Order: sequence, then structure tokens, then C-alpha cells
Amino acid sequence: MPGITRPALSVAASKAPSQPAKTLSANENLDWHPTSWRSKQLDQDIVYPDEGKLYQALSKINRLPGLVTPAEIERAREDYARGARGEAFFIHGGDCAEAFDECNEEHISAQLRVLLQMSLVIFLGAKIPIVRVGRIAGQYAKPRSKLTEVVDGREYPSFRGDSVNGVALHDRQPNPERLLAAHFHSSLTLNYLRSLNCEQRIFHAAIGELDFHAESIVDDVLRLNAYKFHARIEDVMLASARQGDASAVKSLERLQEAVGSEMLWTSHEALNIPVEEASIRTVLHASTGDLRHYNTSAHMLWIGERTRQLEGAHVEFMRGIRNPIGCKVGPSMQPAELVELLDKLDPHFEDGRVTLITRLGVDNVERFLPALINAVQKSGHCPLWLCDPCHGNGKTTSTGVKTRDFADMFGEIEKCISVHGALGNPLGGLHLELTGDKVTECTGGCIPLAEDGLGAAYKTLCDPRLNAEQSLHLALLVSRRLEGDNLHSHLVSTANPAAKFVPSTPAA
Ligand SMILES: O=C[C@H](O)[C@H](O)COP(=O)(O)O
Ligand SMILES: C=C(OP(=O)(O)O)C(=O)O
Ligand SMILES: [Mn+2]
Repeated sequence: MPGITRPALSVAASKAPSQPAKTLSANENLDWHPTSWRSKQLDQDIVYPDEGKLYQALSKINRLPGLVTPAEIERAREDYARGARGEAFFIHGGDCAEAFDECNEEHISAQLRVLLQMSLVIFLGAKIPIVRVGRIAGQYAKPRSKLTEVVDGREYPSFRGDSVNGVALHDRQPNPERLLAAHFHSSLTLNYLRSLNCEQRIFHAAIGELDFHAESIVDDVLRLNAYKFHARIEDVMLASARQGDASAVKSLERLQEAVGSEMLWTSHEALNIPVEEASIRTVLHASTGDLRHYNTSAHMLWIGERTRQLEGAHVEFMRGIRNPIGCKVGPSMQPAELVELLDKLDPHFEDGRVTLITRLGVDNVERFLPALINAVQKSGHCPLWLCDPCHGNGKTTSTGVKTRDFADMFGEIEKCISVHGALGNPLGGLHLELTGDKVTECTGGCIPLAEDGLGAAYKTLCDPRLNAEQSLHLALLVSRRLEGDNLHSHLVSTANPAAKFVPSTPAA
């Protein structure tokens, strides 16, 4: 569907100078402005019936404190640069679409806990620091394959995320008040995350719970592996205690440092550009004289597969912000197009400025990924490469339920690890739709969930998520794979639900 050209609503512009200062360094985008996207085609546009109310909501967001600070964004950039150079592994995950109704302590701590647990498990295989990034505290706007749907012969706008409209058919008109509600829900989520991050308790609980998971899961392999990993965490603690500080708490803190930064960086898809524009704060950098434009709605933002057109509004907006930025890369991306995109988004060739999130589908990785990697290697850009094994492996069951199979997801990750490894370009991490909650949305995994079991706790507002046990199982397999073990042939899939998962001999 063709996008529209936005009228000149001026929100962020009120805080940013209309012309760049004369003393700009080479690092500045001279032809960029927080509003320059408005003259470009905006795909997946959200059309509000009342532009006046939209303007009021955007200017309120512009006046409210940002959710994150420029200093944090600078620290996140350093983590992304490390990841791009192969010095850290990223676990980027969370809900497909956050829900206002799930903005509660249980859901938020479950998200943080599962990401921490996955980090610990993958750290023990990859043996490099792990950086965690949540699809959290702002993942409230969705692109859709079809912008309308027909129910009982009547056409309605599709559900576009809680910041836009409601799931209920009577609530499908985009409502600008939801933008403010999203800002406040994001703020509460982030506030709670910051409190949890400050507490050692969540880290201890996450380790302790690896055993709990092992107890609660009937599958032999997960139980064995989780115990083994728990024992190895203790080994690492003992070793670091031996090296100096005798105190176990001290060594636990060291392990925490080794696993990665304490902060969970926040992220969401930058889909609704007017509200992203309203979140910009422009800062004059004292030592370089650069004007830096920080999008304070999240630490990291990404461009979706449906809105990554080279000449489109989303790419135009994103190229000017200082935050680490990402772009989804689907099977239609051409190698030359990818390099052109990087030239736009990363004109100064900065390590980790861009994260490429490939989502090719298990059967497409070997066909498309090598040429994409080769082209990027030749271009001189140094992006962080993540594998999103979710969005290329979607299926709809015969009863119309959206799902994904665990074996396809691990299959895509394995192939990405192999292709990246063969080209001397190690995979930098994973991008996953997951939840710490006990949902039944994806098939397969350690408790082989079949299609007829999906109805038990199918709660997602958009795409199916891995549940806590599936997420941990995936982390165990990835950890072993990064260590050199190949467990893929043992995977239980719904294609063969009776298959027994035979444990491999625990490594010494
Ligand atoms: O999260 C990603 C997209 O928004 C989602 O896959 C689109 O789903 P749809 O094909 O049901 O619109
Ligand atoms: C919309 C998403 O993915 P993609 O743009 O890759 O389809 C998503 O990550 O939720
Ligand atoms: Mn999704």
C-alpha cells in the first residue's frame, strides 16, 4: 500500500535547530534533520482520524522526560561495537507485541529472568561476555501483512499494537491517547527493570532457578544439561574464588561481570515515526562540536522488514539518530542493496553502528546468507550480525493458529552459525520472540508441544513466542553448538513427536 507524505507537524523540530551550526565535524549528517523523513514515503503508516489530538499527544511526549538518557545510549553503542568485533554475544529478545495488560511485576521479572538465564547458559558455551537487549519498554506498534481484515463481511483496520488501537473490533480506530498510555507503560516497565537490575537478588534467583527448571521439566536432556551447567557455574565461582577473593559473593559478582553488563538495554521497532521524532533530544557534543540526536524512547531501535526501503521515511529517520540501530534482513534483500543501506545508515564506518538481523527462514540461509556476508565484508562496514530464527519460520495451522516450530528455529540458528563461521564472520547473537511465561504458542522443544496443544495458553497479541522452557532449551543447544557440540540431530520436533531426545555424553 503506498505511504503518504506527512504534513509539516512540528514537534521535535521545536527542540532542534532548523539549520546545523557552522562548526560541525565530519561526523555530522549535514543533510539530515529530525523532520527530514516527512518528505519521504512512509510505509505501514498509521492514519489518525483526528490530527489535532495526534499533535497534542506528540507534543506532550516531547515535553515529558525521555525514557533513556544520551549517556546510556553512548554506553549501549560501546556494547554494540564490542559485539560487532566479536568481543560479546548478544541475546536480544522479548514479546512480539508488548501488551498494556501484561505490564506487571510478574511478566517483567519473568522476561528479565529468562534473558539472564539464557545469558548464563550461553556464556558457558561461548565464553565471551553476553549483552542482553529486551524487546521491552516500548514494543507497542506492529507492522502487519494486511492493514485491514474482514470479519463477518465487514472490513476493520488490523490490530497494530497497543500504542495504536485495541484488539477488540470496536476499538480498531487509531487513537492518539494510546501513544501517551504507551509512554507511561514503557516508563513503568523501565522503572521496574531498573530496580531489578540494581538488585543482586534477581541474578541469584536466576541461577537458582536453572535447577528449578531442571526439576520441572520431564525431558532427560534438559535436566542433565541444566544440572551440568549449574555445576559449571559453581566451578567458575570456585575458580575465581581460588584466584584471589575467597568470598563466594565476590566470585558471583565476577561471574556477573563476565556474563555481561548489568543493564538490560531496551529496544523496539521504530515503526511509528512521528512518535519517534517526538522522542528526539538534540545535544551539542562539547569536545567534537557535533550535534547529536538521541532517540530517548529506547536504547536501540530497529527498522522492520516491511519498512526498510532505501528511499523510504524509516531509513531516512533512522540514519540521523545516534542510537545503535538495526535492520531486519529478509530473503528478498539483495547483496548490493544491503551495502547501499549500510552506506546510508553507517556513512562513517563505525563498528556496531548497525545491527543486521537476518530472518531468512531455515531453508533459505545457505542460499542467501553467504552472498550477503561477502558483500558486507567487502564493503568495509562492520555491523553486528544477529540471527532472528522467528520471522522466516512462521506457519499457520489447519485451524488458523499462527505458530513456529522449535526445530526450524534451532535449524536456522545452526545454519547461521555454520555459514558465519565458514566466512570468518562469527555470528554476533540471537534475536528472539520469547517470554518467561508459560505460554503454548510455538510447537516442539523439550516438552514436545504439538499443534493440538497450542490452545492451552495461547496469549500473544501478534506472533507466537517461545516459552521459558523452550527458550532455555534453545539456549542450551546454542551453548553446546558454540562450544563445538552438535545436538541438532537429536531435536524433538512436532514432525516426529515420538522421537526420543537422546542425551549426549556430558562434556568433561
Ligand atoms: O511481528 C511481525 C509482524 O508484525 C507480524 O509477523 C505480522 O503478522 P501478520 O502477517 O499476521 O500481519
Ligand atoms: C515485525 C517484526 O519482524 P520483521 O520486520 O522481521 O517481519 C518483528 O520483529 O516483530
Ligand atoms: Mn513478530
